[in-house]
Amino acid sequence: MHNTLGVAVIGTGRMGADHVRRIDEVTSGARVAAVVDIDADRAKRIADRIEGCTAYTDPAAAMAAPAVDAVLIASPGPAHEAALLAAFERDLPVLCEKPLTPDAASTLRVLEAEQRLGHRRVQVGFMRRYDAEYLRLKSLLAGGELGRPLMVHNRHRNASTPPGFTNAMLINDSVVHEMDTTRWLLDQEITAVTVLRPTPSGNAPEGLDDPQFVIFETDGGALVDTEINVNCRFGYQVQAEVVCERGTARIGEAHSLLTNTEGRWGGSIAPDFVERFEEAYDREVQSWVNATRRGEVVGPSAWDGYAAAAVCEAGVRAQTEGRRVPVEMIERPALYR
Ligand SMILES: NC(=O)c1ccc[n+]([C@@H]2O[C@H](COP(=O)([O-])OP(=O)(O)OC[C@H]3O[C@@H](n4cnc5c(N)ncnc54)[C@H](O)[C@@H]3O)[C@@H](O)[C@H]2O)c1
Ligand SMILES: O[C@H]1[C@H](O)[C@@H](O)[C@H](O)[C@@H](O)[C@H]1O
Repeated sequence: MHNTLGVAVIGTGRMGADHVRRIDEVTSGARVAAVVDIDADRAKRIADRIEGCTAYTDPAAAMAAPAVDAVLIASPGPAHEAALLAAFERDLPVLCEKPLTPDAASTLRVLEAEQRLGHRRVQVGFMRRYDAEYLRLKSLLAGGELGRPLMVHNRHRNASTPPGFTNAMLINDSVVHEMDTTRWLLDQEITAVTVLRPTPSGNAPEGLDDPQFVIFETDGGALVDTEINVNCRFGYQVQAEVVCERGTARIGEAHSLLTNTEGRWGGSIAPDFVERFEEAYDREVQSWVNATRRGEVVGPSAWDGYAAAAVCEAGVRAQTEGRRVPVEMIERPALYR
């Protein structure tokens, strides 16, 4: 491993390009040694802006380069499994954007491959665990002052969806965040999922039932609801209220700027996740780089990726079959205990 960690960023779309900028300009102890995209021009345009960075179209070729010590996967979910298995072949540390893979069977294959290595290599990009507000909520709940959590009300709103966004992606790409925050905040597993749908909004693209209302039951007896509303038009909002025995705690309404003007009062709403979670992504990547340089793996594990995928599978079935679906999960393997 080089003194400055050489990172290969796979996928240079919206998220990958932002991570390239972050590693190049914000993160300490790392540099972008390679970028990979099936769109060769796109990869080259990005590589040309960074000294000592080489563009590739094949993830395995980039991973074989001597300059590469670690891999950040930001290609679309269906491409994650092949990139993860290629990284394991070279025993390289990986930060993989969520979802780890888009279905439980492929996530299980990744989990098995990591176990064959005999040590953890993967951190999953559940960046809300690095958001200052979520961290304060987590520490309040862990302190026990509010008593046992009974319910969580989540609101997850996006201004609009990219072309081709499907009902399954609403669960696998969007609600997967609430699956992870539920498991992490409550320290409980999700045992069943129900999905209810109002008449779709006029903003919903053809074929997408948007918004939807997703309910989780947990093994600790809590109920968790999520309004997933991804074409709300007005901006990007992620809010959570935890209702406990002795009080409630709510995050996601902080405004950086509050104005009083012409009979109106108000703040601003972030346009997208890149802005809303900028500091969380910065902390997530820095934490990954620091741990990797120490030879450690921290943060959400492949097991967390698998647990979320198992809940996603139940969620997609609940959505299509219109009924409550129990979550089926394997026993947690020793590597992740
Ligand atoms: N944590 C978050 O808040 C967050 C936000 C957005 C996206 N994401 C995740 O990041 C990943 C990328 O999402 P995005 O919005 O940037 O997508 P995107 O479509 O904007 O970009 C994907 C890029 O990957 C490239 N690509 C496709 N297949 C590839 C392959 N096999 N190898 C290399 N490159 C390939 C595409 O050409 C494209 O440039 C997804 O897993 C998504 O769920 C996470
Ligand atoms: O891939 C994105 C991303 O994960 C965002 O954080 C989420 O708000 C979107 O709904 C999802 O489509």
